[in-house]
Amino acid sequence: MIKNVGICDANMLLKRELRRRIRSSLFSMPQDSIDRESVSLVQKFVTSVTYKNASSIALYASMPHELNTSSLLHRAFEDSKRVFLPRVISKENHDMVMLECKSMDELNSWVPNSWKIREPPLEEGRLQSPKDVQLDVVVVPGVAFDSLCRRCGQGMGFYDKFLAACHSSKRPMPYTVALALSVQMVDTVPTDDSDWQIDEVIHGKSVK
Ligand SMILES: Nc1nc2c(c(=O)[nH]1)N(C=O)[C@@H](CNc1ccc(C(=O)N[C@@H](CCC(=O)O)C(=O)O)cc1)CN2
Ligand SMILES: Nc1ncnc2c1ncn2[C@@H]1O[C@H](COP(=O)(O)OP(=O)(O)OP(=O)(O)O)[C@@H](O)[C@H]1O
Repeated sequence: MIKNVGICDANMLLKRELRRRIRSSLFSMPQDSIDRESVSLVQKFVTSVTYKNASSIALYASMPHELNTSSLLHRAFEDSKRVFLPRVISKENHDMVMLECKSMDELNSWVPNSWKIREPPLEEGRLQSPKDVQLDVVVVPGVAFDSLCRRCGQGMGFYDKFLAACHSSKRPMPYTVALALSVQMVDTVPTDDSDWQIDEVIHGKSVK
């Protein structure tokens, strides 16, 4: 018991340090380099069978110093995919839901939150996943990734809890994929039991 607590604490510290290091690299990357690399990773993803076969897909509206998802969002609407975006419900409880977004215009009409992320409003009639709709694919954001598909997120457990909820719902698990800028790829991401391993990381060196 005492030993496990020690391992958890050590992991937390390692993750915190990893986040600090990778965030600092991301913050020093010029926006046009982020944009260029993002477009090429998005291109790789949208030509995959995973994307082509998906009808409902969870994406995220990127914040500054993060892989730019704008070209992916445009493309998904063009391809008539059903797009879902995250909304944080409670920071304390690590609660986040995925809500449907119908168009780029709708997305752009939402005022960015304190993290500069545009989130769908929680309102009657707006479909939620996994409650109302089954997701085929979840594109998972994150700070750092490794080649064994381990992920270090922003540190609030939102995606880990969301994926755990998808797992407990009776529906089949969505395929989980991350797009990683080269500075986000590290040798080893320290993980523990609550971390969800993703199915695929698409990065500059991915062979597809
Ligand atoms: N674009 C995008 N949307 C997303 C996520 C994401 O990673 N990217 N999330 C994925 O979970 C959720 C939001 N989670 C976030 C959690 C923390 C921070 C953040 O910037 N936190 C600190 C850093 C403080 C620190 O730990 O030192 C900050 O407020 O500055 C941003 C988003 C839902 N939506
Ligand atoms: N399934 C879960 N249910 C409740 N809390 C969870 C769950 N998974 C993780 N957490 C909690 O969330 C906090 C942050 O976890 P962690 O450092 O793994 O976040 P992260 O994966 O980097 O963040 P995120 O998923 O938001 O991008 C921890 O306190 C952890 O216990």
